[in-house]
Amino acid sequence: MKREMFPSDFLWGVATASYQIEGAYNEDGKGESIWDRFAHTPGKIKDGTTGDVACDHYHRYREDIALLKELGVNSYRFSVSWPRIFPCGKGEVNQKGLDFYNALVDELLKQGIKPLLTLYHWDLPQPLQFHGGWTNTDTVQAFLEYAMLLFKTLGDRVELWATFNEPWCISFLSHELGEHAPGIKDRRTALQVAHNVLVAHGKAVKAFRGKNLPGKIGIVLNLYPVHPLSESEQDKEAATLSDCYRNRWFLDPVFKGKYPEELLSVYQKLYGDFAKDYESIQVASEKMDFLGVNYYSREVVSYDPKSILKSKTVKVEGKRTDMDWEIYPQGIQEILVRINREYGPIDLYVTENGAAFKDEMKNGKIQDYERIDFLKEHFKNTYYAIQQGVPVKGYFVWSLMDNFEWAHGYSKRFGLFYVDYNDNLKRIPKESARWFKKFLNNEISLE
Ligand SMILES: OC[C@H]1NNC[C@@H](O)[C@@H]1O
Repeated sequence: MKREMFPSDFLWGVATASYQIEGAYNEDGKGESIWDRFAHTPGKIKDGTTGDVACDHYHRYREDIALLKELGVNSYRFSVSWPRIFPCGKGEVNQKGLDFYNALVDELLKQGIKPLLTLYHWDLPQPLQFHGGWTNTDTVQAFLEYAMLLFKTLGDRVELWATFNEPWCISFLSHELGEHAPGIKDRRTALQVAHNVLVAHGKAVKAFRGKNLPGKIGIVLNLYPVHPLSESEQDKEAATLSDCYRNRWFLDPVFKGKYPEELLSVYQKLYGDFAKDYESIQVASEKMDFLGVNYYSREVVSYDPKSILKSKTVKVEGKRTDMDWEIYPQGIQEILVRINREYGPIDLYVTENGAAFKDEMKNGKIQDYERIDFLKEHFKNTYYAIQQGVPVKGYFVWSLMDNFEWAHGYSKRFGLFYVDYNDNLKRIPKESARWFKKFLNNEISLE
C-alpha cells in the first residue's frame, strides 16, 4: 500500500499551533495570551517552561517551510495567534501580526503547499479573560471581529479554514479539569464555555458564507472511540455517557443543532439554569464544508456509580505512547466510519494524528521506529476507511517538530523533526521524517 493508492488529490501534511512553536511571545506588538499567563504561573507546567521562545518559529518560519518542502508534503496546518492580531482581543489591530501571517501564507503558496488555517488553537488574548473569557458572550463577538479580519486579509489565498481546535479541551480540560489555561475547575463554567465556543463557531461559519470566499470552513474536534470494558448493561451505560461527554457534546450541536439528550438531562438536573440557554445551541449547526478529526487513542470505560457520567476510564493492556495513551490504530478507522455513518456525508480531514515517544539522539540519529510503526498503522486504517467509502480528504501528522506540549512543556516530543533545545533549537530529522518523505515520494509501501 503506497501513497499512490490514496486519492490523487489527497492532502498529506503536518500540523502545528501558534503558541506551541512561534515564541516571540511579546515581540512586534503581540499582546499577552492566557497561555502566556498560565505558563508563567508557577506549578502549571510540569517542567517549568513557557512558550516565550518555543521553537522560535516566528523568526524561523522560512527555514521551517523549507523543512515542509524537503518532506514533500502538499499541505500545512497552522494556527493564528489572536493576540498577535488584536493585542487586546479587539479594537486596535497589530499590523506586524498581520504581516507575519501574510508572509507565512505567501511563502507556503510559493512552495506549492496548501495552508489549512485554524483561527483558534487556545491562545485567547488575556484582556478578554479579565472579563470572563469564553464565559462572556462579548468574547463571542470579539472572536467574530477577529475571524472577519482574517477572512478579509487571507481569504483570497487560504482555502481551508478551521474555526476552533478541540472545543472539548477549550471547555472541559481548561474549565472543568483545570489542566489547561485559564485553569478553572468548575463544570458549570465549562458548560457555559462550551456553549459560547459552539455559538461562536456557528456565527463564524455564517460570517464566512457572507463573504462569498472561495475556500471551505469547518471545525476540528478531538474524537475518541469509547468502548465499555464489558458487555454489561452498566458498562454500556457508562460508555454511552462518556461518549456524550467526549464526542457528542460537540458533534451533535455542529451537525444536529442540539445537545445529546442523555447527558443534557444529567446536567439539567444539576444546573437547572443551564436549560435557559441550551436551546440557542441551534446556531452552532451552520452547515460546514468539512470536519477536522484529531485522533490519538480510544477510551475504555467501566461503570462507576460515584461519577455523574457513571463511568471511569480503565487502563487496558497494550502498547502505549510517552503520553501514556494506548496505541489503537483501528480507532482512527472506527471514528472516521462512525462520523460518516452518523453525521455524514461530509468531507473529513485527519487534522491531527501522531505520538510522543522518548526520542533520544544516538550516534547523530533519532531512531524513532515506534513512531514509524504508529504512523504506518494509522495511515493503513485511514485507507481502510476510504475503502469503505468514507470521504477522507487529507491527513496531517502531529507534529512537524517537537514543541511546547502544553502542561507537559517540552518533555513530550511529537515531532517528525527533533528540536535540540540545548543547541539553538536546531531541527534534526528523525528516522520517521526520512520514512515519511520516502512514503510521500512513493518509494516505500505501508506493508
Ligand atoms: O497532545 C498532542 C496534541 N493534541 N491536540 C492538540 C495539540 O495542540 C496537542 O499538542
